[in-house]
Amino acid sequence: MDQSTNSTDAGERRTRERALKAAEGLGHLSGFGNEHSSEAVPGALPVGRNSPQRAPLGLYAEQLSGSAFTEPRARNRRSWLYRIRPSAAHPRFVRADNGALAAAPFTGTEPDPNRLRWNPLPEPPAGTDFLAGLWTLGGNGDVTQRTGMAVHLYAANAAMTDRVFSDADGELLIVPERGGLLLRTEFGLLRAEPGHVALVPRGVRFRVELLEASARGYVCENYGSPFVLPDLGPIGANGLANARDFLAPTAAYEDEEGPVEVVSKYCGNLWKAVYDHSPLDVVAWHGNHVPYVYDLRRFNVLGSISYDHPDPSIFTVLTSPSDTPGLAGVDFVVFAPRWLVGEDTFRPPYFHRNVMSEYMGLIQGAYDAKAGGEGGFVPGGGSLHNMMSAHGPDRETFERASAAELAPQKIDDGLAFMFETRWPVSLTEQALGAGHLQSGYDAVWQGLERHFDRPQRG
Ligand SMILES: O=C(O)Cc1cc(O)ccc1O
Ligand SMILES: [Fe+2]
Repeated sequence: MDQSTNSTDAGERRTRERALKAAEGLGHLSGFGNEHSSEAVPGALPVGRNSPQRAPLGLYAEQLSGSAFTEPRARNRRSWLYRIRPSAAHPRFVRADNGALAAAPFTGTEPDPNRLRWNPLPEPPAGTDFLAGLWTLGGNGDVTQRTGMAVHLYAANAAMTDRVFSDADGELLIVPERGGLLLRTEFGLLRAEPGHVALVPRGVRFRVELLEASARGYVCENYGSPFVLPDLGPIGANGLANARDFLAPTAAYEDEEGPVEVVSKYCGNLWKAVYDHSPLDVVAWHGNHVPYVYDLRRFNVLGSISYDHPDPSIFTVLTSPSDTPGLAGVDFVVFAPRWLVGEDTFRPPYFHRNVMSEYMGLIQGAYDAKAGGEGGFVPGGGSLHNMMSAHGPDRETFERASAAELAPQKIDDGLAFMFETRWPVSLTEQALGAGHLQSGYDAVWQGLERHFDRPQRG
């Protein structure tokens, strides 16, 4: 190891120690979609109006709109930020290298009806931060139409230092699988460990620091309408993800001069500008267009207590509704520890073909429809079962579950999730040509023997 690597390592360690300290005992504001407010300095929030002639403490007032001004109140999203410099005070943006990040429309490969499965992303080169470590698998829709979604993975081993990211194309649902993250956002700090999800709304600036030496996970970039909690219908007033478990940050700001690279994803490309100050300089804010974290272990898993395997929509954490009721641009679904008690029931996920397209990832342990282990469905890996592709339990799972004694059974060794989307997921060339794409995934359904007992006539 040469000297420069040594000093980079030391720098990384120091940044990590600072991040760990900052991540301790963070304050939070609880609730989903709430009108929150927070001030890092008492008196920084104006009282009774958003934009007084002179905002308190010499701050600039600025509105960040996540919905059209005129959208119905229930869907309207905006926050007011009180900051040291207005966001408008910046130099010209110039194009930056997109790296392994791609955007919709995804036209690089032919839509592929095959069932596909990937191993985890390979370890990135030293010094790769969250933004540089983003790798796009595919997606659908069109960023300029604000429809559809993208599936990204990330692998990082360095903190974002002196640079900040924001995404004009959509909100980012970050699903850590390995390594905790500290998100320093315009709204304050959030800690997201494996098993949590973090959401950064469209346009919000943030920096990702690592709480461990490396980090890995998944990102759903939602170009469409922002994620909301699903309606509960006959379930009642409680259950699934409870609103109060969603945690927004309390205000925290950086009052720092010096060059900061601000990278913005805009209509599919990265653009950058070097600011002479940190844009994470929001001293107080109020509103409902805010980042948040949610601990998936808080999910109130509901299911069948009689017979049959319910459709996985029962596990929906967040949904991005479309103009057609019940038809989501994308649903985020979690398969969390739960009891299976169905009588005379094939308990794992059934064989099926689905008009919706299913990308699945694994945060921890194993998934009850698929064998784990090397070459199987492993943490950090992913599978894609696109529109109408036939899938379900692998042979091993089918044989085991068809013969199992149906005593109550706890599934407690896994945390899997699904991004389920209304449009097929088209792949990037790097996803279809990846060395970590498993060959021969089809084989898991081979050897499903015929058991049909044709009745003899006469
Ligand atoms: O494993 C899958 O394919 C996801 C899934 C899970 C389930 O419980 C029912 C249907 C479904 O698509
Ligand atoms: Fe499925």
